[in-house]
Order: sequence, then C-alpha cells, then structure tokens
Amino acid sequence: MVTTLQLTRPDDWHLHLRDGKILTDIVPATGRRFARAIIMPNLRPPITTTAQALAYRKRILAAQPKNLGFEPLMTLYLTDNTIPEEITRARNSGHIYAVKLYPAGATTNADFGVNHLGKLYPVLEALQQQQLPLLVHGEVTDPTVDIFDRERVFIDRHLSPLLHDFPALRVVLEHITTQEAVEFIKAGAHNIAATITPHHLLLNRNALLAGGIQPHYYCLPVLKRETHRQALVAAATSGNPKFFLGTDSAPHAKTAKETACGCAGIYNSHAALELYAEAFEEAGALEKLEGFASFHGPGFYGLPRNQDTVTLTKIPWQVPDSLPYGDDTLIPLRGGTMVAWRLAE
Ligand SMILES: NC(=O)N[C@@H](CC(=O)O)C(=O)O
Ligand SMILES: [Zn+2]
Ligand SMILES: [Zn+2]
Repeated sequence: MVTTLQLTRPDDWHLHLRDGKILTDIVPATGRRFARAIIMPNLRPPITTTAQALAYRKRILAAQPKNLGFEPLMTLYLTDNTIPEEITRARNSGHIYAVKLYPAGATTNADFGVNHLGKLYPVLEALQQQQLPLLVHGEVTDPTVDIFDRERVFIDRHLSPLLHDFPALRVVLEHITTQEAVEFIKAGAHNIAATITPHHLLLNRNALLAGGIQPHYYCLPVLKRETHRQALVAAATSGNPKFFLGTDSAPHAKTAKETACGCAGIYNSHAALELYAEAFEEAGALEKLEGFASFHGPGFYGLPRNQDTVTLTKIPWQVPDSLPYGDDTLIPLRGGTMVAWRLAE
C-alpha cells in the first residue's frame, strides 16, 4: 500500500479568494499546497479591467506569509461591455492569464455577466487571436431548464456553436459535473479542456439532499447523480491531459450558507490536494494524480511545470469544525471529520 506520495508541486486552475481582510484567512491554505492559482474575478464589483486585476493581484500577494512564494494568475470578468482593446491590455500586462465567461445570473456574483454572447464576437476574436483562454461557467440561465440539466444544455446551445465559430479559441469548461461534459471535452480539439473539483469527484447529490438539506454541499453546478460522479472520476484518472485540477474553492460565511436562501460555493482549500488524493486512491489510480494536479494545467496554459515538490502521507487528520473568516466563520469541506491524507509541512 502506498503511504507516501511525492508530487511535483501542483497548481489550482480555478480558485475564489474574495477580497479585503478575509484574504489573510484564505490565501495561506492555497499557498501551502499550490505554487500558482487562476484567480476568479467574480468580486463585487467584478474585476473587469486590467488595472483592477493588477491592483487585486497586489492585495493577494500582500496577504500571504513571507516566503510562501504563491503566484496568483489573474483573470478578467467578461461583461456585455467588454471591448477588444481590454483584451490586448490584459495580454500585454503579463499578469492576466485568462478571461472568464459567466452567463448573466448563472452563479455567485454573476449579475454583471454576459447576456448576449453574439454581441461579444469582436472580443472573442481578440481572445482567439491572442490565444488568451476563455474560462467558462457552463450553465444556461434559462429558468425553464431543470437545474440538473443546465450544464448539458449549455454545451449544446452555446458551447458547441461558439467553438464552431471560433475553432482556435482556447476554452476551459470549468468545474464539469456531467458525463456529457466529459464526452464533449474528450471529443473536442486540443484547445478544449476542463477542470474538475474535489467535491464533484467525491460526492453525489445525495450528500446535498438525503437525510435533510445540507447547505454546505450546495455549489454550482449542483452535485449530480452517482453515474456522473463516476464519469468524472474516470476522466480525472484517465491520464488525458485535457482534464486538470481546479478546486473551485469558494468560501462564503457560515451565516450566508445556513439561511433560507443559501449561497452557492464549497470551501475546500484547507484540504484540496489531500481530498483529490482520496478520490484517486479510491479509484486505484494514485499514479495518475501527478499528471492531473501538476502537469496537465501548465501544459494547457503554456506555462512551465513547477520545480519543487509536495509530499502527502497517509496519516488521517481531523478537519476543524469551522475556520476564521474575518468577523465571521467558514465551514470547511469535511469540517469535524477525517481526511485520509496529510500534507507534510
Ligand atoms: N461554484 C460555486 O458554487 N460558487 C462560486 C462561483 C462559481 O464558480 O460558479 C462562488 O464564487 O461562490
Ligand atoms: Zn462557476
Ligand atoms: Zn468557481
């Protein structure tokens, strides 16, 4: 039995850090595990300009303990008003690695997102030309579409036509949750990839809905049925470089989750790599973890692999019931229960 795992240091290709004084509560957990992370721009107000992204980057850097060396890779939030010149500015800044598409209203802080993708074709043209990846929250917002079908319908209605019109656009379908998404990515060209979260590898919708409603398991896209989870595990552990690690760690205060209308988002940065190791071990594929966590993402983004390593040991530890979050608290994934793998400090 494998009890120690040494991996090239991984990166997190989908992360929410929020802003303000809570940054010092949130950034260190990621920095201890990951060298770099793609920082999602869905703040209030959203990060829509290069200037805003560069200022946000400085606030993140200032929130990490000395010598951690964590590097935030910034993104811009697409709106109906984004102009192609902003894409050029972003590319030239040297610190912006992608642009994020939120269909308006699809998820947390997506109200400023895109209403008419058709009107953004000049911007998409610029992205394609400059080979700046488009990161996609792939769910339709059509209220007549069942929430469990919103990813599948988005692929058919929006993503397929988009890739038809922009065949060389680099696209990451973020936090995929369905067998259909897995099939779509596998069938696509080399410029199409997907991130997969630890919670979608470990949990199905029973965690959210069976035996009482469990708001800390509520995220978007919502957890799906077991067959979809199995398809995600198969994709993540397949060695296919189109699938890579993106935690979608998305902290919300306990009070914003435990309420009549709870926010979408699961916080997992405190144990992210350890939880992926559990999922890969359960699938009998620990030897595939390093590719998924440390090689495929840099390969897609055209960045070098990290030089140093991290070590996980099979020593169970108990996740705290809650964590500090500014003046509030945060309920971490697995709070109060055990995680099988431990990060060696
Ligand atoms: N995943 C989520 O449920 N929530 C994310 C937004 C997102 O990634 O869709 C958040 O910012 O809280
Ligand atoms: Zn999303
Ligand atoms: Zn996210």
